[in-house]
Amino acid sequence: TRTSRPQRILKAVQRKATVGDPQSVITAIDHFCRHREWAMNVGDEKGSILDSVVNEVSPVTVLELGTYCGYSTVRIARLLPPGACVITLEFNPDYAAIARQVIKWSGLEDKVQLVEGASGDCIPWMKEHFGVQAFDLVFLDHWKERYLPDTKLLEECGLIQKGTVLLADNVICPGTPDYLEYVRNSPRYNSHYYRSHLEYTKAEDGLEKSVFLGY
Ligand SMILES: Cc1cc(-c2n[nH]c(CCNC(=O)c3cc(-c4ccc(F)cc4)cc(O)c3O)n2)ccn1
Ligand SMILES: [Mg+2]
Repeated sequence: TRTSRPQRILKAVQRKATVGDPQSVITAIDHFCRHREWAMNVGDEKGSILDSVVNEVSPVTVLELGTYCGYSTVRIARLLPPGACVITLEFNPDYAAIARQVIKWSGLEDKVQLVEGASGDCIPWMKEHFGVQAFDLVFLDHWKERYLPDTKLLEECGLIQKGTVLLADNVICPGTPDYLEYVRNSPRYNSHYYRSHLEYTKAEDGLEKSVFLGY
């Protein structure tokens, strides 16, 4: 096929969504992925749980690991008050290029910093580059085998503090067993599993919310 799936997702947004209207961007992507082609956005069902956690935390600084086409970036950014922002890391430059355009179409570019690179390389530079003290909310949605090492890296870099909330996608499918074991057994985290389904399917999946209790 000439175009990539992310390019076809962007086209669906440009055809169906209204510039400056984040909800119409979300609706356009969900419709395309439910009725045309599956894609690895967090989706509408888990997205509603993400929304409720963002509203509960009302974060000032958010880190998202794994941007893909920017669907969850838009979901998060649309709920942030003025002055709050989400830093989102994307490894794949083609995904990043599409995500920038999706975020721009939604009109939320002022609340988003998209960084291209691997989580393990970028996290140690967060404080220096972005003047971040610590994150209020981290949405883990990147390579599943990186959830645990990157959580430990965030702890070591002092980017997680008492009260920081980690919200992890895909803890069942594709699954992040070592991460789950860590946050559920560590005395320094309070964890809760939100049972749901893999985006646009009937397969089980869910989000794990873990609150850091401090050292
Ligand atoms: C190292 C690093 C990495 C990144 C990074 N950027 N973008 C990503 C995407 C990662 N996401 C997924 O792989 C993913 C997969 C599925 C899935 C696939 C196939 C199935 F059959 C069932 C489920 C479902 C999902 O919901 C997912 O999120 N990683 C960014 C920075 N640094
Ligand atoms: Mg995911």
